[in-house]
Amino acid sequence: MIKTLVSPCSGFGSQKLKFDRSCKKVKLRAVRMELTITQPDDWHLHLREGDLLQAVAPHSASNFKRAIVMPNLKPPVTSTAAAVVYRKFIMKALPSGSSFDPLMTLYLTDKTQPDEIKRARESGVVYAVKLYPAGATTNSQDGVTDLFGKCLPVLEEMVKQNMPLLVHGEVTDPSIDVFDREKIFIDTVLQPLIQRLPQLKIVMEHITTMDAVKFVESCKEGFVGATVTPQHLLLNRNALFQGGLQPHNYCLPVLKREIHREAIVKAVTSGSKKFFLGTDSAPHERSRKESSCGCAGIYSAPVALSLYAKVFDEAGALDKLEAFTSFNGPDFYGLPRNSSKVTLKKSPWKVPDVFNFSFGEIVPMFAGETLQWQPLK
Ligand SMILES: NC(=O)N[C@@H](CC(=O)O)C(=O)O
Ligand SMILES: [Zn+2]
Ligand SMILES: [Zn+2]
Repeated sequence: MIKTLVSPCSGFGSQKLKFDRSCKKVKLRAVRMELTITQPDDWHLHLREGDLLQAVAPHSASNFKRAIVMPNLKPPVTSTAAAVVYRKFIMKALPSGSSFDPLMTLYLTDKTQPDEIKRARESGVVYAVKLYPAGATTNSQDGVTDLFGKCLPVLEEMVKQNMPLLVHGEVTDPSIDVFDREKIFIDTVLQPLIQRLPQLKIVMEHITTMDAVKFVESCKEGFVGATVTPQHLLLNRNALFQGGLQPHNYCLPVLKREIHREAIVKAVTSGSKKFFLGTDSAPHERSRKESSCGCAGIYSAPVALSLYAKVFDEAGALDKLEAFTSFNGPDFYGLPRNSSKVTLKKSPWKVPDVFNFSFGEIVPMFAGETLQWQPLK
């Protein structure tokens, strides 16, 4: 008779050892069945507003302790006063007893004034400022048209206030191939920016290319970091066309070639402190995704932890997962690491095909597929 015992294993989690009747160890299974880690934060999240906010907030709150909340609402969150109001709506949308802490951001425009950055810092609820090049992505039409021409005084104030700049890193010139827009943004905006303001803290959001990996790796630790989504770790651009057009795999920056995906996996599993979890969970109603002009954004909040665990497990790097999900982000932002823990269990579960709400449906990433890891509730 083989019994399965669970014994603690060095550093994290547990693993199962098998014993025969005489209690001799017969097999050491390398498979880790449970993994307990410091509770993760999500350093790039879209919580939306209204019905959509009510629908999705519980998913993030049940998996993450904190999240950097994106300001690309309609109209965008351009002032500290608006961020304070938005935060109250988020708090109301949380399940009772939730200790989820939304960290607010401001949407940078050509008109943002340095005083707004001071107010943001004094508020204690705004943690970063988001740069959307005008026209680059969902609700970015009020974004920046000329960073160096219009925003330098604000950026200088951000250095003074130690306020990070979060960047959607794509150029918007329609003549530039959509797959090259991140690389060209690095060359034409980010490189000059770090030359000009080397003390500015920058997060390159949702990186998608080996060029972004190389750029972030070349920068000074603590000044430039990057968030990484589950989709850019698990999918390449073939996923957009597998058996037909796949709108639920469409996000911006768009998925890239396999060599880029591999470079990003290598970066996050290397143990580098510069890369951290940011789901970019970006819900859109099903009818707006499955449309003749579908919205960009993948809804990953309910599956994100399972997907990140899958990536690290498949790379043989589960020992590096916790730093990516729970240490590198707060360390970069200068915030304390969480004291709470979560346990992930390796046991197959099926991702729902769809989430139904009174106003419509939202299709999650990996809908209907079976995943191995799941957070224990
Ligand atoms: N990532 C996306 O494809 N979409 C995001 C915007 C963004 O993060 O660029 C959204 O708000 O829907
Ligand atoms: Zn973006
Ligand atoms: Zn986003």
